[in-house]
Amino acid sequence: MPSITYELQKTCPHTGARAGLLHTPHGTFQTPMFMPVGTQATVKTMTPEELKAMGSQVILSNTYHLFLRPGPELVEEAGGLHKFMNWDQAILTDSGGFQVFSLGDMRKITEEGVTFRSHIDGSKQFLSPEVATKVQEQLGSDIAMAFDECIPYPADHDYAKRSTARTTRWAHRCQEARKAHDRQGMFGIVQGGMYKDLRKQSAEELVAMDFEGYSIGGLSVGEPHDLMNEILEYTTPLLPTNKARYLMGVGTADCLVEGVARGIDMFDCVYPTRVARNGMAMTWKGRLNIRNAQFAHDWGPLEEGCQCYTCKNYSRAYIRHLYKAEEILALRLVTYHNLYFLLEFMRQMRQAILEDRFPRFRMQFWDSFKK
Ligand SMILES: CNc1nc2c(CCNC[C@]34C[C@H]5C[C@H](C[C@H](C5)C3)C4)c3nc(N)[nH]c(=O)c3cc2[nH]1
Ligand SMILES: [Zn+2]
Repeated sequence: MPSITYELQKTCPHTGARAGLLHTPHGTFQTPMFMPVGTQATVKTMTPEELKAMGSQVILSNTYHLFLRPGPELVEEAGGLHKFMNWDQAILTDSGGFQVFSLGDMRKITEEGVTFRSHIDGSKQFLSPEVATKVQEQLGSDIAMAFDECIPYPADHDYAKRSTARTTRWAHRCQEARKAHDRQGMFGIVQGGMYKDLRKQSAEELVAMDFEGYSIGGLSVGEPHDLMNEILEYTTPLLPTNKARYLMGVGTADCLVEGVARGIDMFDCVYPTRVARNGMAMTWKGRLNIRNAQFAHDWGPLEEGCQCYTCKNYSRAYIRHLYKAEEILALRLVTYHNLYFLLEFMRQMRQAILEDRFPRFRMQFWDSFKK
């Protein structure tokens, strides 16, 4: 019995949108879902209690960062990531490739794996399918990612073909490296750049390896949203309907609603937590920067009607003051609101799908959303 299973509950008759349940060793969670990101074993400025209070179900952590600091051995000594960071629901770890590839010329890719210099102390490091698989086992995450190369955008067909073929060979090595698994599932990551023939080949070869779920990688890497949606539209139907689909690095409300419409179940993005740190609040009408002088005497909440802790207790004027005074509470209050906003957005999409009114939800969203 695989440790990660997906239970489809409802598919929208007009779009690819679907609602379901993700069963994991740390509980069952509702999809579509947004996963807050905790790069270094913490979702920046949030406690696990606050994350649970806002409805977080699965959070993300990362092989690359934890591999370099504090090292997988220390996390293993703590009894794994769940104990280390006091999170008793599900954890998904990325395999580290994405960060290493964004190190630019500080890394060298070979068939064996990737050698790179640590961004912390410049030391020489090595990641491979076998190392990334072992580290994720040591971290004890519920859902691990296969070790892949996220193809940059743009990339020519020849590079995308060669890189995708290597990612497929790496995926096979990850499956080989996984010992008899009872506590951790692994997702294969579909690559192929912006080329449909390569996306098809990547999806088919990974599906044949029977992973517990499938990520769509190599998107949200600077390509136009229309192109991302076109590749999604083509790729998602190639994946099995009885397994979860995870669109990596997607994030903002407009991309989430279009990803859900094309059958994606899981999303992650640093955006809500990262932009909060410079005062950007996410609202149904788009974004607002609370440091803006126009909010100096604004005694209303970040967003009218928002039921989050921040909006129920603090005014825009007060939060703007905290930012101007460089008070740490500012970061916490806007982070809380942004995460709550996205989690609530996913809850509302799930409800719309279950009640057969997702197309109307999607249209209403686009009517009120200003770029
Ligand atoms: C933004 N667009 C985008 N992201 C992407 C990611 C990372 C997903 N987030 C995990 C991550 C990445 C960083 C930042 C935080 C914490 C930790 C390190 C794990 C989220 C990706 N990860 C892998 N393995 N492969 C991809 O193709 C890929 C494509 C992406 N396109
Ligand atoms: Zn709020």
